[in-house]
Amino acid sequence: MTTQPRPRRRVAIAGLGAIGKAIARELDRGGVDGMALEAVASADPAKHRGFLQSLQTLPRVRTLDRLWEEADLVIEAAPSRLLREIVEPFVSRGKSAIVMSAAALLDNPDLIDIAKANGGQIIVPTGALIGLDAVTAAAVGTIHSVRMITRKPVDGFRGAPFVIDNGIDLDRVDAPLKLFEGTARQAGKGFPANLNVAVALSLAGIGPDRTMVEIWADPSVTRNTHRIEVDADSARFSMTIENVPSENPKTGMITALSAIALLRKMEAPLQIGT
Ligand SMILES: NC(=O)C1=CN([C@@H]2O[C@H](COP(=O)(O)OP(=O)(O)OC[C@H]3O[C@@H](n4cnc5c(N)ncnc54)[C@H](O)[C@@H]3O)[C@@H](O)[C@H]2O)C=CC1
Ligand SMILES: O=C([O-])CC(=O)C(=O)O
Repeated sequence: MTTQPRPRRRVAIAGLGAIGKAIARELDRGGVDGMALEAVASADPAKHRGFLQSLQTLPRVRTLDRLWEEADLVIEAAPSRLLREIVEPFVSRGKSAIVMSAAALLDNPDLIDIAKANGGQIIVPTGALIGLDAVTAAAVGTIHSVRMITRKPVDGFRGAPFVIDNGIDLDRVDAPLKLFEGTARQAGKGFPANLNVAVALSLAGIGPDRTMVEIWADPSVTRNTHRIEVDADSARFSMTIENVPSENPKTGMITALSAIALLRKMEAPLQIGT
């Protein structure tokens, strides 16, 4: 019997931060069968020269608007304000985009329409969260409520718009402090670099206006901790994940691993999980 290798999928990465570099390393070492890293975009290519030269195969360095020329699939791993610039050129040409800055999708909902009209695809990995398989399954039936409680070390919230707008002095937080309670949509706006997980959860389940979120700055935790509580007609479940922060204290280490696992699944002859 002869085996039929599928054409290799060409991958681009937009943003070489905590997530982008981890995925680049894995693709470069051949960790995803059937995919190759062709191109990257970085805010400061000179800063990343050492990193890029440490790879076995040097990818092309392109600006965000030229990445689509080099790849079939882009991994968006950049600041959320760049979502549109990264995703639109791909999905408008029938290509795919893996989106890490999920919260920014709420400000750019028409990207989904553009993908639909052109045969493109936007894929949001489970990322730093847990249980999106069960939530999407429960959503086939009726979900009554979804709640998420996030606790992070205080430093994880530095620079968050909600913290700045409300004049919260994080240096004075010496006991667990509830920073916020509201919907996933509000959480995504107030904490765009912290609560992508809440928006991903809401998109998997009952939407950003019915998914409720609590956010705590907690000096007693060292891990980014997310608990979800779901009540549906098919099941009731709660799950907690305690993430080791990556080189970016706002971002759990497992986030990049989730994207790598997704890439492997896209190419796998056996796929496990919803
Ligand atoms: N979905 C999820 O579960 C999670 C999502 N995230 C989100 O994923 C995104 C990436 O996260 P990290 O890697 O931790 O962030 P990071 O801050 O470590 O990396 C972002 C990178 O983008 C680069 N960048 C800035 N402007 C650029 C431009 N014009 N062109 C190319 N690159 C540019 C920055 O220089 C930086 O290296 C963020 O939006 C973050 O909030 C983070 C954690 C979990
Ligand atoms: O890594 C985490 O704990 C979650 C995170 O930053 C996000 O959802 O943006």
